[in-house]
Amino acid sequence: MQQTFYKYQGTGNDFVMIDNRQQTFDKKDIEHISFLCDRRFGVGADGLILIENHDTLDFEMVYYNADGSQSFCGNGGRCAVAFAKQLGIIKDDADFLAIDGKHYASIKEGVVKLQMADVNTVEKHDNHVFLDTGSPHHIQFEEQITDFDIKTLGAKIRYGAPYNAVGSNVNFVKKLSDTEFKVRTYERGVEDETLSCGTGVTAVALAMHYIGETEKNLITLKTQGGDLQVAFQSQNGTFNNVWLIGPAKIVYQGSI
Ligand SMILES: N[C@@H](CCC[C@H](N)C(=O)O)C(=O)O
Repeated sequence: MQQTFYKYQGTGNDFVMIDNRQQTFDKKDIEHISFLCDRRFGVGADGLILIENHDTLDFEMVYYNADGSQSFCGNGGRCAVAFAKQLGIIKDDADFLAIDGKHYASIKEGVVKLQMADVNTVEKHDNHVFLDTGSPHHIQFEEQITDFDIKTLGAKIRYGAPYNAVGSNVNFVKKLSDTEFKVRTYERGVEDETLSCGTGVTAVALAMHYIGETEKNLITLKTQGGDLQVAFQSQNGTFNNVWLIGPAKIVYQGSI
């Protein structure tokens, strides 16, 4: 049976999107999910997102990494809001359920503001910071950010202690100013660098504030795929009212 799909991208983090409100997609078939995300044999994407009905909220977002594993995806959440608008499920505001809980969002002229989970714990270590923004993120500074082997170093950290099999996404950061940080992310589940990671840049913005690299509450994160903004409130090392802001665009639609 042919399946209609839509391809979306949010600052170059790209997704196969499927309207699964009729529950026609077989979620147990992980091999098929990896096939759809395969850049040589399938459609090609960093992840796959299903939009499903929800009893009390506008929709539910079901996210899979390219290898079929599951977590929360910030850029995917922004693309899901744009897709829900295209499907006529929402107008300019949305509430939806994802693996990490309930999210609010708004969309205006292709820019999606997505509320992220509150963060109550940030771990500061000698050479890195670790926190969970819906997905786990290791953050460390990298001065040679435009010219280093991110795949090799990212994989070593992702598979090493203390993360081991469960793994962590790995973000490399260079401070440009009090309000701007350059970020490159190695994503678990894709097992490579992606052009942008929404939960990753959110984690970087909060981490930079936590360790005193900035006192600002609105930060621009410069990714390989474009700029994102993160706004938040902070109190005694905890963060709430956290928003990820940036463009989400349809690329094309097809059937496979
Ligand atoms: N690209 C995403 C993060 C997706 C989940 C991540 N790879 C994981 O498994 O933790 C984002 O934009 O947040």
